[in-house]
Amino acid sequence: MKALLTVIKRIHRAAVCTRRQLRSSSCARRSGPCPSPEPHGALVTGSSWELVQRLRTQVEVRPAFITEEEETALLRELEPGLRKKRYEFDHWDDAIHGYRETERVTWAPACEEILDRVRAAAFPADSPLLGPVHVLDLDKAGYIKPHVDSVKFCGSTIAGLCLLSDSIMRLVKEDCSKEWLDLLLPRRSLYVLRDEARYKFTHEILKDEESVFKGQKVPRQRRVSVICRNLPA
Ligand SMILES: O=C(O)CCC(=O)C(=O)O
Ligand SMILES: [Fe+2]
Ligand SMILES: [Mn+2]
Repeated sequence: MKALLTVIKRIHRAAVCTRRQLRSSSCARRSGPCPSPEPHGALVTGSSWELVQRLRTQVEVRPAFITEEEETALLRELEPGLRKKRYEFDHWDDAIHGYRETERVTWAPACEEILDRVRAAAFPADSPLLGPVHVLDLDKAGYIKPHVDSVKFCGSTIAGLCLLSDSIMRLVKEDCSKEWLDLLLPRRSLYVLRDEARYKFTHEILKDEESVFKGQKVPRQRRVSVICRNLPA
């Protein structure tokens, strides 16, 4: 368990380095949203139609990927362990603010079945996966700052189930911040980030005050994500 938590800490540490690089970036400022309708559903928007189009196989949001009953089953399994931990707010250099986290290797059969569906939807059949599933519990006031997951410890694909709250995930091109996508992640959705979207763009979860999608406020509640990753090639 200790070794696994260390991996997560390393994922987060990589994130902080990326933020420092971002701050010194000389690229132009963020531009307004693209005026054209989104080609892959109402849940993704971005700085240009071309960018949304180019990343359409690398950024997926599947609403209602799990049922209310499945969400309840996952939370029933996770809540007792999470409740023993305290939300962390005061580490100024963390990539994540207002969170507690854990990971889990073995799950009750009902949950394992859900995770198998996630794996089948997100990863190629022959892709070796990171054994432990990462569980991140964000307080209502919590948020995730822009970062890129560690390339040393995680592979090309990140797949996350979103429980308890809608949220906005923002992707920003690491070397050019005017290129961005916003993803509306509804409660009980699955998102998948692959390849360029995973390696060349930072991802973040917006805080409640900034949680707006196409001009509409998306209130942030406490949010629990269940994240599967593959191993580096
Ligand atoms: O909560 C999520 O969906 C993403 C978490 C994340 O970016 C991370 O742990 O690296
Ligand atoms: Fe991440
Ligand atoms: Mn910390």
